[in-house]
Amino acid sequence: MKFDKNMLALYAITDRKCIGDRGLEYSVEQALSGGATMIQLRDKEVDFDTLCKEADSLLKICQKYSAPLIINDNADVVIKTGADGVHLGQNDMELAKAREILGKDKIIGGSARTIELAKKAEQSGADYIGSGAVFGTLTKADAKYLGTENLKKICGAVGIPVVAIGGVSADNIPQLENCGISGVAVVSAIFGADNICSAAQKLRKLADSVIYGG
Ligand SMILES: Cc1ncc(COP(=O)(O)OP(=O)(O)O)c(N)n1
Ligand SMILES: Cc1ncsc1CCOP(=O)(O)O
Repeated sequence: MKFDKNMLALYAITDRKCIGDRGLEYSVEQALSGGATMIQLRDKEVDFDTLCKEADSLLKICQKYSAPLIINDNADVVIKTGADGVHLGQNDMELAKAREILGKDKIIGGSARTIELAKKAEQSGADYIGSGAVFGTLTKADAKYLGTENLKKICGAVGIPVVAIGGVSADNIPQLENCGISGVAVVSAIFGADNICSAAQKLRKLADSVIYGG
């Protein structure tokens, strides 16, 4: 799937604990029907084969909504399943290596919480950057607080789109106005919500207003 920065508007990232017994497929379909524009499969508790099975079934659902499916951490799952791309952090495969093995048509995202790392990700061939934890988070134990001022500096330093991640909720999305983001990446405010669909709907409206104005 050809990357377009509008795909980043509401980037929903799965989480086994948040979803609980509601089911991965059901929860992702709820997020998409509420307006999530991109899905990341982030499941650190399963082996390669299980991750591929999860990716296979999510791909079918994402295709129904024309939304890309990105795999967290693992470019081999992208190759095996035909998922749309991979998201890589500082402890994962090098972005340049991922670009080399996945080719130009797959979507590659990189995490960066400094201007230097963001520029490096851009030079290495990333399509977008995820920057955070902009508001702090309980979802990722080792995530460090970033703040909106640092986020704004990162957005201004690179030519590729940046999504804000970390503690993003309906209450604080308006604080991202004027940061220059192209989207918000959200775990618990979507998949931890009682009603995933209506949570996504509300977040999408707020995100669109920050990104596109209105
Ligand atoms: C969109 C987006 N941005 C940042 C991250 C964090 O990735 P990483 O630093 O590799 O940490 P883990 O997600 O692997 O714990 C992300 N997943 N998505
Ligand atoms: C994966 C990740 N990377 C930085 S913060 C974070 C977790 C974001 O989760 P939440 O939206 O629940 O704060």
